[in-house]
Amino acid sequence: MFAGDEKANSIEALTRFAQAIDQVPLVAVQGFDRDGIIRVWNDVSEKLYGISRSEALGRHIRDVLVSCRHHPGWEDEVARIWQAGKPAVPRDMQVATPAGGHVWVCSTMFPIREGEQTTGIYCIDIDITERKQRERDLLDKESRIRELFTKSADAIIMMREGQIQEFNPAALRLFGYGQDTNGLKGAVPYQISPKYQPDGRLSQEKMEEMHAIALKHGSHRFEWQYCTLDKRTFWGEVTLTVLDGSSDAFMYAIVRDITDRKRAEHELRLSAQVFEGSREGIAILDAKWCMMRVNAAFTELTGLQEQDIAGGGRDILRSDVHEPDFYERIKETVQRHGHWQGEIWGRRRNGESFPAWASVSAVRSSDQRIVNYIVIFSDISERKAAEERIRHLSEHDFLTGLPNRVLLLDRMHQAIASARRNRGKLAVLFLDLDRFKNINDSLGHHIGDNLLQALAERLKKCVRSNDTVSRQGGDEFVVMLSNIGDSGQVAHIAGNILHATGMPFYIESHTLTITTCVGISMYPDDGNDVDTLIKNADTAMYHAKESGRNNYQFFDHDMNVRMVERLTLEHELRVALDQNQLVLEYQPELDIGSGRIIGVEALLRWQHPEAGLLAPARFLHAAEASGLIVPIGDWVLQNACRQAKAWYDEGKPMRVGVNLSVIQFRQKDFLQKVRKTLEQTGLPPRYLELEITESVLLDASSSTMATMRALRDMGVALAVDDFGTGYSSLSYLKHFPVDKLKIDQSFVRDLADDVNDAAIIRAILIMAKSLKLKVIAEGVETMAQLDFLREQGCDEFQGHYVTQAVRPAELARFLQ
Ligand SMILES: Nc1nc2c(ncn2[C@@H]2O[C@H](COP(=O)(O)O[C@H]3[C@@H](O)[C@H](n4cnc5c(=O)[nH]c(N)nc54)O[C@@H]3COP(=O)(O)O)[C@@H](O)[C@H]2O)c(=O)[nH]1
Repeated sequence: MFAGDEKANSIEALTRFAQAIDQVPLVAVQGFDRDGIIRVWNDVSEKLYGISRSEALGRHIRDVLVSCRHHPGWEDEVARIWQAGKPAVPRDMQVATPAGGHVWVCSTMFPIREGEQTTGIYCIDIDITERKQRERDLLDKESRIRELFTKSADAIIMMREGQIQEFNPAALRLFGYGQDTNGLKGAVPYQISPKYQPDGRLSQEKMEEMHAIALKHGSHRFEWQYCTLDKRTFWGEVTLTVLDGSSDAFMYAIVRDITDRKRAEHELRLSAQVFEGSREGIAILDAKWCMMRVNAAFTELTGLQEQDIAGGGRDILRSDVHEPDFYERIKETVQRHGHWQGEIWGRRRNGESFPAWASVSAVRSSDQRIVNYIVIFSDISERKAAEERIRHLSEHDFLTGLPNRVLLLDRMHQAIASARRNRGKLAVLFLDLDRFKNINDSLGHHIGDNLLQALAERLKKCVRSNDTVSRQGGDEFVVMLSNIGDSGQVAHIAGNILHATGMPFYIESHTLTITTCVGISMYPDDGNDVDTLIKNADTAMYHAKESGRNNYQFFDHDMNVRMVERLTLEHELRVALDQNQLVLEYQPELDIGSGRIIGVEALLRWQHPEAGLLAPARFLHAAEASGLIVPIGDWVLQNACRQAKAWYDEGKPMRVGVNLSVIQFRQKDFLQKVRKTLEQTGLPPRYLELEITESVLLDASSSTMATMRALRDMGVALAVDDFGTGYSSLSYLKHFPVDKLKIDQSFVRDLADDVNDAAIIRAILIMAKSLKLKVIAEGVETMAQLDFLREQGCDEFQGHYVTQAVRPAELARFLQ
């Protein structure tokens, strides 16, 4: 009974509840009793499960529901409700709809209690399909966002109150933390930045400003320099976005590494600066060689503006200096090798051509196509002009402007090559002015220079335009006559040259006359090459000098032999000086009245190892021509003085006469040498007599005169040697501080036969007496000669009549 009541109550309760909630839309309600028989099945359940109420009521809940919904453990749950009288935990589950689909329901089972009794169980299913869908969508979205976060190549950093909370793997990588997943946690952005940003601002201060801007506008993008864990700086582009606008701001930053971009930008800026700031003209051309852009220097150098080159201007810089195929060859080279550089003539806007140093480069795309050409050039007009000036200077004589030796040799090479091809001839004329040094010494170098310049002009007029007149230096000129006929033609030109040279020159207030000697060699007869031709012309010139002044000589092979002999002699003389092969002999000079030896003349000999004892006539000429006379003369002076001092010390004091060549006398330091020699040897100056020739007097300049006076002041005597053979007049002598005249032996030798010689000797003696000069006669060989000289009042004599020159040891015999 009780059970029946209970059941009835339960059913009644369920029914009441069912009626109440039947009105509830979207909530499916089912109720079943302790036997599991369905007692409540509302409208929504009908729709949800596709089972009408009449079909459901009275059937077992398991049979109806289990088939259309998945609810594992349902029976256990139901049993627990019956047992505990407590609702089950709500569950989401899928229900198969009659239409074959699925819906999601949140299903709750709870007991119907009557007092302490559970009288039934209600199932309430709320359709949550939409919510589930939303949840799933959300989940999908979230996982996508998570994936995005994780896989993003950009660093993503989440911050709260400016402190890093979360970050993705890209952030760890970017900041150099690798796999350390806690790496950035808790850091603040300025701690992962250098102390100062490149603009000089403190990173902390500037980052706060960035945050403030982001807070104000919701988001802010800026560039920032960060530094990695290992203190390497890099550039980031930061997008800072505010998620929560409160002061407790939640922000996230997306940091993209833009170091490469910044570098590229920097390089681009640099390139732009280089392009615009370059002093070299730069033009960028397209693949068809049409100009696209030019820089300021280009405009400055060429006068061409952007608008002039717009739309092409391929030929705009081409000058007429080059053949058209010159440019084609450049293009070909650039296309093949990517680059060309060299000298080129360009054209300015005004049509003027200018030399440029240019480089042309091809710019290729990644697929190796040529997309541009870059032309860089600099105007080298000034450099070319300077080079030309230097070249001209290096090839021309600065004084006369004539080609110098370098250019002459070059032209001779060409002329010989041409003559060889055409079986032609050429002539080389070697000119050396006679006594030019005298002009320099007596009138000064600037007069000498002017004379050389005037002479150069005259020489140019003597030859054709394709001939070359060159100055080798000093007073030497070489003329090359190219493509010349026979030697007659050459002789004619040489004659013209001598004539032109011999005409007076009017330099400042001076009227100057000079002569020259010309040596001539011809190709191919006298040589096949430049060196031989010049050498042989020089040899011929030397021969011309020897044959007297103002003439020309053609080279012949005997000359060469003589030249070789001379050179050999020169060489041997050097050896003689080095190896002490020189010796001095002394010829006594006697007082004609008493017959007493009052002095000696030192005479040079060469003890040649093969040829024996050589007289000065054999080698003096070569010594003078080579300049060796200077060291040889020094040697003679030294040894003669030393010997005289020895005699002086032995109590037999004797004046020693030393012969001087003109060259010696003209040395700038000659006076000092004499003084020094006297000091070194200790010979009192009055025991030294220097014998000069008339040529010294003839060429006497103010400096020669000064030297003579200084010598006399020193106490050294001066004698004029070989007197009578030169052209000095006796009256001329009074101007010179000389002490003695030495009558040349040629007058003495023929005294007996030649009345003229006797007359000359008489005249010399009379004039010398009036000038208070002593006179010594040389070359006295006979008693008759001596008697004559004594009768005429000659003071002294020397000669074989007494003795020839002897060595000091032998001289002692005469002294006794
Ligand atoms: N610059 C220098 N010149 C020098 C030097 N030594 C000599 N000389 C010059 O050489 C010329 C020739 O000299 P040398 O062969 O020595 O002849 C001298 C005498 O030996 C010769 N002489 C002397 N007496 C007679 C004689 O009776 N008969 C004769 N046939 N010859 C004789 O005369 C020469 C001396 O001449 P000079 O000098 O004119 O007095 C000679 O001209 C020297 O100048 C030197 O060191 N430096």
